[in-house]
Amino acid sequence: MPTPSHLNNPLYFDFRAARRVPESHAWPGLDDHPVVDGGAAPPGSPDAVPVVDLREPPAAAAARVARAAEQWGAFLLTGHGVAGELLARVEERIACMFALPAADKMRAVRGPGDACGYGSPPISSFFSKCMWSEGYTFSPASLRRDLRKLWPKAGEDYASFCDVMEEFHKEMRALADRLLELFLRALGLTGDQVAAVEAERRIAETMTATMHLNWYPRCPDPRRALGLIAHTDSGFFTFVLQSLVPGLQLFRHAPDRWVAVPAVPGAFVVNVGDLFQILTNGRFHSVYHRAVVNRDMDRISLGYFLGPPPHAKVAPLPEAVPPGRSPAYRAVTWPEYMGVRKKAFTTGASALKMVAAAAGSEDADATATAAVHQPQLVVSS
Ligand SMILES: C=C1C[C@]23C[C@H]1CC[C@H]2[C@@]12CCC[C@@](C)(C(=O)O1)[C@H]2[C@@H]3C(=O)O
Ligand SMILES: O=C(O)CCC(=O)C(=O)O
Repeated sequence: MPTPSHLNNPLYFDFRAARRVPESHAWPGLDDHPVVDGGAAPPGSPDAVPVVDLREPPAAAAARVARAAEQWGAFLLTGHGVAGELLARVEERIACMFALPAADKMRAVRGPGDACGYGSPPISSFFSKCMWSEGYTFSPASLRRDLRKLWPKAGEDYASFCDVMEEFHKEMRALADRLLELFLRALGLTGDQVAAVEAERRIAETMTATMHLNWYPRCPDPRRALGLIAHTDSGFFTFVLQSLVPGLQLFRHAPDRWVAVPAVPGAFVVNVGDLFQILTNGRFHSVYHRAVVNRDMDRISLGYFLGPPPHAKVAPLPEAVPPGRSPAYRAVTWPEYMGVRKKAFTTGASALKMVAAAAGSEDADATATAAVHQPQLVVSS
């Protein structure tokens, strides 16, 4: 059931004053699956989160990307060239933004149906429990205008937030292009093909970025509370920055478990999103992930989401479809897919199965619903 919109109001709950986790924020079933420490696992072992180092030669890096995107739908990205000093400034500015008085943050609250704004992320509307976090989503393209909602008088904090985020966006957008090229090479395209193929070039040129900042206050009873509900990202791919305090967990099958991603200073976690699963005809799969909270420390994270522009239809790339086979998914725009996801959330179905090429008939919709078990959004490639 969608939650009443007042629960999206961050003023509704004062995390700082909370001495216990109230029922409104207590999630059942958080320990359904064991949690293993991905940082303690020896490299290459089943619980070790794959690492891609961009300083490696492109062919070697592409091979690592292919393995990680096929097997995990996620990896740690190192050697990317974004300076640690810039990341430290980004984190400092985010902390400063979340420290604004509640009344200031309320002015920027996300309206119903809005992608951008302050408060719980859009996914929270599908759950009756509240998450132990506050978030702020904005489009780097309209940063200076959007941020005036938080800082109406502009001023120094506004200026440094915007300056730092603009600098970060510039670096990240360029990094996104590099990574897209690597993903395409990982699919088997050569460097020349990537440069020559019109569809691929258009994807790179039109990809849009959205930033979502998370603040997870320290929590008196972290076993009952959840920072961010388990989900897959809907777009192409996401860079997550969690360089100080860990909390991100990736779901893995056989055996079912959550793998805690270590906080590696300076590294990004890259998540494959649902539309990238569609684009790659299911060869790369989106990753089901969540964020947990802890007793002693506030945690900040940042998601830099890449996806297609709203009008673009996303369909499997011909190069990703095996010869003689038809595409596994039908073409969808991002907004259309969000509509399907909404329906999937409210009916307990899998959105990806609902856009599978065989779907579309009432029978196929029924199969999509019946075939899904917890966690709902994982579709193996
Ligand atoms: C560009 C995006 C991607 C969004 C929607 C929009 C802005 C905020 C992003 C998130 C961030 C938190 C998880 C998620 C599931 C959510 O609820 O909001 C993400 C969602 C998606 O990946 O679909
Ligand atoms: O906080 C994290 O590590 C995860 C963030 C995330 O998944 C998101 O913003 O979509």
